[in-house]
Amino acid sequence: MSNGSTLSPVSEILHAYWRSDRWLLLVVVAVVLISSATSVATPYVFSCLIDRLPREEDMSVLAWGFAGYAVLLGVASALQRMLQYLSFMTAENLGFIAATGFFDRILRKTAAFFLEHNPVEIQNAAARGRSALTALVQLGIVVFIPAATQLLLTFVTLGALLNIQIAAIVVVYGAVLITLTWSSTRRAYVFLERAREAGQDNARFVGNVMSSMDTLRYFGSHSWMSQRFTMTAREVRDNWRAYVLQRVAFIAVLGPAVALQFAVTFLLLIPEYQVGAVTIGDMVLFNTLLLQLNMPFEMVARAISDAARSRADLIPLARLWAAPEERRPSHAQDFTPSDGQLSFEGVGYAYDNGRGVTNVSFVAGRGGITFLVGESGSGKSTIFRLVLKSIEPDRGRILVDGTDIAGIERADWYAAVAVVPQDVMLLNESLADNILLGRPRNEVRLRAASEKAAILPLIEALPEGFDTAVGERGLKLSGGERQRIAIARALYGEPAILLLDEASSALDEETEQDIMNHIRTLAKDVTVLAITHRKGVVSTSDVVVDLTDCGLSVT
Ligand SMILES: Nc1ncnc2c1ncn2[C@@H]1O[C@H](COP(=O)(O)OP(=O)(O)OP(=O)(O)O)[C@@H](O)[C@H]1O
Repeated sequence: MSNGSTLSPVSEILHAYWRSDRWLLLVVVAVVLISSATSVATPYVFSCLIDRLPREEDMSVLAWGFAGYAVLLGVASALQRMLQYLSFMTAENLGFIAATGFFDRILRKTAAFFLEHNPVEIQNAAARGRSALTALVQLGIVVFIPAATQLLLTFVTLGALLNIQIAAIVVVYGAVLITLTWSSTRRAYVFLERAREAGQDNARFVGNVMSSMDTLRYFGSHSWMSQRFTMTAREVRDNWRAYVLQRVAFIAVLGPAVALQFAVTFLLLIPEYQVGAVTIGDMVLFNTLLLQLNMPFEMVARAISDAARSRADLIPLARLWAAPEERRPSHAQDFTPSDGQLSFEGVGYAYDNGRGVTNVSFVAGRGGITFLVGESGSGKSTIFRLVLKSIEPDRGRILVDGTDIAGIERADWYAAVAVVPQDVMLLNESLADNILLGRPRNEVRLRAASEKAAILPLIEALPEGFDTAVGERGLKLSGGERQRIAIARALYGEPAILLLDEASSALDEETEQDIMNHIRTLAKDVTVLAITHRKGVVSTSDVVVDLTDCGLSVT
């Protein structure tokens, strides 16, 4: 990906920001321009007053002049301080737009995205990207625009009032300084990028080890984790160090450069004063403007180096933002299943490594459970991913009540399908929240789903019923109860198709048989497709689809 396209998500965020905050931004720019103009006008007024001091007869005029100067100074200072808060306010809104837009994007990513990127890495990229964006906007508003305006006005004032030669020296000095800063920043930037990459690597590593900490501990992997983390952290530190040393060496050159600039320009001014071409006021004005000018030079230089730093911070966010999303069918149609009959017609799918399934055909209907069986790697989970539209068939079709699911809008499809996974995920919230998972609460449906999942008596026996917190001490759920909560969660949406991913394999045979018998009673209203390794749970009313010969393996 080229640098331009890498950062294209950033321009998307900035467009949204401009649409949301353009009036505030215009006010800010107006304040910037006025404040920059006053910062050049105040020394000019002062120099005029100084020159008139020895020859003014009516001192009251001068007194008014000095009062006006004081007011101008107050206005300039107030505007400069105000600007910092206004820029902070608008930068925070940019942070809000970036964070919400990024989260929205993440929700639309493909299943592969969540396999490749772990939560810590995603969070780290989001936080760094957000702060880099707000820093960039603040740099632009508080540093770059005021500095550029002030520089321009100062050059014009110096050229018009003093000497075009002096203005030219200042311009050349500024141009050399800014170019040197830019090129030195580019050289230092290599170290900065290495440091950022290594930092992102470590974030990914921490995310991986945190989610498997128990296993890693059992295998005594502590020192391996520590060494690997330290090695990458050292790479971060060393590259930052190299970056800072480059910057320090460059800054060391700046001090003599400022001295040289002043020496040369004063040497030019003294003969001008001797022949009466410039006044004392002009000298005062020149000195003030020149001193004042070094700050904008430094600010522009700082803005260039900070912008490079922020850009490096934006790359991980931009890459995650641009990662592929779930495809949305263009020919989406409203879909409501009737019989919930699911048909696979010669379906094939190959992963990047060539593995997958080939030529799968079966029909799953109501009346009994349709079991997917087959040896490990034969493609049972792949069939589920295909039904859930996490992946799309390379060949064949998947129909529901005669409609190809490829043409069904994802939201409609998810309303019709529910899944009970192998590992039940419970949030540390109430039982109701765990069943609803954010869907609107309807008491009748909540009770009905819990009753169908055979968990209602247990919930009703609790003092706080559905509002009992799952993480609370005292409420311990057995494996079977957790599975039942997961089934109630799946049934709450009144799905047409229920997928059970070895939902009861971790349970003892009696509990598994009990849950499966119960689900069989539901199968008259819901199409149930279940993965199992235990053939003992299959009854005469069920259908068995053996995938043993459907596996696609690389030879
Ligand atoms: N994300 C993936 N990327 C590449 N290959 C994959 C991926 N997921 C599964 N496979 C391969 O596809 C084939 C089918 O895998 P799948 O997980 O569907 O089998 P399964 O029958 O569910 O296995 P098990 O019973 O062990 O859970 C296997 O050869 C597997 O290695």
